[in-house]
Amino acid sequence: MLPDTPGSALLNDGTALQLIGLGLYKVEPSDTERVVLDALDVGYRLIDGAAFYGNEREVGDAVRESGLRGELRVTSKAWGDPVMSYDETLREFDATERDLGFSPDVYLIHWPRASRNEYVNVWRALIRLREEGRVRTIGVCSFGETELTRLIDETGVVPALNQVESHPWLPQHGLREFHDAHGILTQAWSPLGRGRLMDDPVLLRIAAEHGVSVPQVVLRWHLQLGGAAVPKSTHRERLAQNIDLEGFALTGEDMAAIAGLETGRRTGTNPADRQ
Ligand SMILES: NC(=O)C1=CN([C@@H]2O[C@H](COP(=O)(O)OP(=O)(O)OC[C@H]3O[C@@H](n4cnc5c(N)ncnc54)[C@H](OP(=O)(O)O)[C@@H]3O)[C@@H](O)[C@H]2O)C=CC1
Ligand SMILES: O=C(O)C(=O)[C@@H](O)[C@H](O)C(=O)CO
Repeated sequence: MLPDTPGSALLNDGTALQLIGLGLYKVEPSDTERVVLDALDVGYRLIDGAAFYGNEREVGDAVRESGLRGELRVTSKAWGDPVMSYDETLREFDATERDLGFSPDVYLIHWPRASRNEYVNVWRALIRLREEGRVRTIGVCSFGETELTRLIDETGVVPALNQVESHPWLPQHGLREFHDAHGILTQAWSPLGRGRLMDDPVLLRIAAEHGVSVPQVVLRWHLQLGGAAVPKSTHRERLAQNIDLEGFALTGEDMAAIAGLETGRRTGTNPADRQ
């Protein structure tokens, strides 16, 4: 994937990453190979996995079967529970490598678990993995400005991306500004609000006006905010729809109407509650 590939972002480590990737949380192991192969077939080149999802062996099988290993990026994440430490992170990475059958391209800290005060040590383990050439891109999930600032100040290494819950109820404008100022890509998790936004009348109206679906409107909104997203679907036609975002553009009025949907409502765990 070249840096100027349409539909990709150039990260602060010089690599390109597809803006829309395939989310794999809650995809059953028995469905995973089919879903990944369908996603690759319709054009996905970024697979968002994690050891916690329990389907990394099947991700590895699908990637090998596809013959596309060199053309795609696979993300994994260090879970950090029950033990969160420098050494344990290296062990978690080894386990993921064994399960996938290859090294992930992108490795993230799954949760900051700030009360344990270990995330800077975990970040140092990710830096080591990158320095050893075992992973290309390192980043974090659900980090706030305080935690990001500590990583940067104490290690001098800026995460390439922060994967955070974001959708029209929770646009994360403040954090996005911080990311933009520091060259960090905002990659949304649960970008469709776990499917709970589908009946919103504003989104339905905008979708009808453009002749697209509500998920397409929401994903296009993520892109027009300058971010990326990893929507999950197990249905081939929805996978295809969720990556088909170039045929229309939201107007300033559409963006303003979607801004009006912000309530702060979360559909996943608040990072403050995941320790
Ligand atoms: N870093 C972290 O801590 C976290 C990371 N994530 C990542 O983010 C990914 C996405 O988040 P997730 O929580 O799965 O939720 P999403 O916001 O991606 O929503 C997924 C839901 O939307 C439905 N859906 C998807 N596309 C369509 C469509 N075109 N039309 C109708 N329904 C649709 C899916 O149903 P169906 O499958 O039946 O199509 C599913 O019910 C995860 O899979 C994971 O990779 C998620 C949570 C936390
Ligand atoms: O947010 C939740 O409540 C979840 O169950 C998920 O976010 C899960 O914890 C996770 O980390 C998925 O990546």
